[in-house]
Amino acid sequence: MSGRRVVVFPSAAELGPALAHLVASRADKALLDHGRFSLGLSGGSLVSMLSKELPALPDLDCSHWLAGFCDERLVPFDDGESTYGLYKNQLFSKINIPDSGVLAIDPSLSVQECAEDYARKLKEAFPKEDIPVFDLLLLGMGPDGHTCSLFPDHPLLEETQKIVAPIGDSPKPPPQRVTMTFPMVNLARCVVFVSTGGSKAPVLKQVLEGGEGPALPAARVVPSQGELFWLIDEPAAASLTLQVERPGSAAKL
Ligand SMILES: O=C(O)[C@H](O)[C@@H](O)[C@H](O)[C@H](O)COP(=O)(O)O
Repeated sequence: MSGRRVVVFPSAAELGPALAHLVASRADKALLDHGRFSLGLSGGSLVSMLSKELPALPDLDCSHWLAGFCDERLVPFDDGESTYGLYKNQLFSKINIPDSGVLAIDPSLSVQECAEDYARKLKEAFPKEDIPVFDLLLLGMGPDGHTCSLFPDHPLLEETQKIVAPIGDSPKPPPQRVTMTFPMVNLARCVVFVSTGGSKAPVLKQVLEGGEGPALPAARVVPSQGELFWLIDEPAAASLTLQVERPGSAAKL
């Protein structure tokens, strides 16, 4: 890992534009390096933040983007719980990403088959790599410390073979999901967590500064070669004592 950066913004409203600039800068770099930008998306508040901020960037060209999902809920696309459905309506409709540039699950399959099918699609999209290396993964963290659909104390935390795994007993509904696993997440070139609001303060302290017991899932995201950012707001940072960056709203990360 090339060093974890914890960056604190006064509020989520000021964090959003900095996140969009970070996405655009990693996209520019990836397009120069290898002609494509691969982006892993997560649900939660990231959907509305990205849908507001990315289309507002001047000259954003997503024609060579590949968007996948760090995890996905096994529900039909027109169900309000579908992460793909939310991004399709709120973001993909506003940027010039081609349909072929979006790697979605097949929600008609069983959860096992769905994970296998999604893993196959990912491998096909990254034919030169044994394990797909995403340019950028955007992650959220639940108040229990989960990220992707990797929940505390769940056997999936120990998965070493599969790049995508099914989960049929998610403690957070809906219960059936598919998720990237740590072996894939930790190979990404850049991972960015976005976590805002005072309700995240206790778990952020535990994840970023350590605590009793086994490391929470979000703390186990440690890219082996890549960058790791935690973009948080002041309420979420309230309990932290570690050194953080406070770059202001015009931050270029
Ligand atoms: O699949 C889910 O149930 C959610 O997507 C969930 O994992 C979310 O990403 C986190 O709870 C962070 O949520 P916030 O971004 O709202 O903090």
